[in-house]
Amino acid sequence: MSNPYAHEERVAIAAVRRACGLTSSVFETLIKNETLTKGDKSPVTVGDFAAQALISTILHNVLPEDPIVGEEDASDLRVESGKEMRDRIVGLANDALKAPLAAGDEAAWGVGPGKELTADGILDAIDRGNHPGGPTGRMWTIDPIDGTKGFLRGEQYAVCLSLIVDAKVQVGVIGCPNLLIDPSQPERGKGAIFSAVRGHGARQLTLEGTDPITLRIPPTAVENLKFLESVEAAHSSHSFNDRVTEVLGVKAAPVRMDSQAKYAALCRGEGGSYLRMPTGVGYREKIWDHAPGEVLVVEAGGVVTDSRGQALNFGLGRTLGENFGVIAAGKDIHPQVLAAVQAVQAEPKAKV
Ligand SMILES: Nc1ncnc2c1ncn2[C@@H]1O[C@H](COP(=O)(O)OS(=O)(=O)O)[C@@H](OP(=O)(O)O)[C@H]1O
Ligand SMILES: [Mg+2]
Ligand SMILES: [Mg+2]
Ligand SMILES: [Mg+2]
Repeated sequence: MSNPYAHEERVAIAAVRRACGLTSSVFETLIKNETLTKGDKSPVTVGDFAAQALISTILHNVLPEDPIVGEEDASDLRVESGKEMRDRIVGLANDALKAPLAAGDEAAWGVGPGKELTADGILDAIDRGNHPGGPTGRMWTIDPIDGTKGFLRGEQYAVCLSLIVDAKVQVGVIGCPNLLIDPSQPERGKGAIFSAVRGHGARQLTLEGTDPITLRIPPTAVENLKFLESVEAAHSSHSFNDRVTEVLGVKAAPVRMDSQAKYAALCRGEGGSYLRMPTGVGYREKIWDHAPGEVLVVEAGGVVTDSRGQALNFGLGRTLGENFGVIAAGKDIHPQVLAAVQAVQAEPKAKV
C-alpha cells in the first residue's frame, strides 16, 4: 500500500529541517535575557517561540484546516514587558521563513525570499498551537524545542512534530541537531532527522533530508541493554531505574540524554530501553513529548507502553492523563522490562 501520509511527512520534514536551522543559529547567539521561566518553572527561550511560529506557519499554509497542539503560547510576549523578546522572536522567525528554498520546499508553503510576517502574524502563528487535543479528528503536535534544558547546556534537544488522527499518531518527525549522524563514525558530524509513518517504517535522514537509512531496533539480550533516561532527575526517577537495572541483571550504566533524542537513539540500537517513571504525583506527561517518539519506535520494531502495559493514549487532550510512566523497548525485551518495572513497583519500599 502506498504511504497515505507521504505529503504530510514531506511537509513535516521540511518544517523540522528549517526549524533546526533556526534553533542551531539561535544557540550560537543566545544571550542571558532571552530565556523566560514559565509558570511551571520550566525555561523557554526565544528559540522555542520562534521555532513554533515557523512550524505553525508552514502547517497553516499547507493544511489550513488542521488544528495544532503546540507547547508554547504567546501571552507573555503580548504584554509590554515582553517587547524586547517579542522583537527578537519576530526577527528570528522571519529570518527562518525567508531563508532560501531548500530541496523539497515549496514557495506556496509560505517560505522563501520575501515571505515575512508582521509581529502580530508571528504571535498569532504561535497561538494557533492552542488546540485542546481530544479523541477525534486530525491534529498536529509541535514541541519546538524538546529538552530546552539540554538545548541551553549545548547538549541534546529535539525539534518534534507529529500528526495524530483519531488519537493515533500517524506521522512523527524528530530533528536532532546535536546528535551524531553515525556514532560509529563521529567524523561525519552532527545533525539527523528521524521520521516515521504508521505502517510505513522509520527512517533516519541527514539534516538536509538526504541519505535515508531504515531504522530497525536490533535484538538484544536483556542483561546487555543500556537504559536511556532523562538527564533531569525531576523528570523521571533515576533511583527507580537503578532498581529495575538490578532486578534485570543489567550491567551497563544508564545513558542520560535530554529530549526525544532518547527515542531516536533507541531506534538506532544505542540503548535498548527508554524508561521514564514519574518522580511523584501531579505531573502529567504532554502529548508533544511522546507522540513522534511513539510512532518512531513502533515503526522501528519496538513497543511503547505505560507501566500497566497499556498503549499511551493520545486522545485525552494535551496530556496523556494520569502519569503511569513510559516504557519503550525492542519487541523482544519489552515484556521483560515491563515485568521488572511491575516487580519493583510491588516492592514494599517502591520509590514511586
Ligand atoms: N516534572 C516533570 N516530569 C516529567 N517531565 C517533565 C517534568 N517537567 C517537565 N517535563 C518535560 O520533560 C521534557 C524534557 O524531556 P526529558 O526529561 O526527556 O529531557 S531532560 O532531561 O529534561 O533534558 C520537557 O520538554 P520541554 O519543555 O520541551 O523541554 C517537559 O515537557
Ligand atoms: Mg518546555
Ligand atoms: Mg518537550
Ligand atoms: Mg519544548
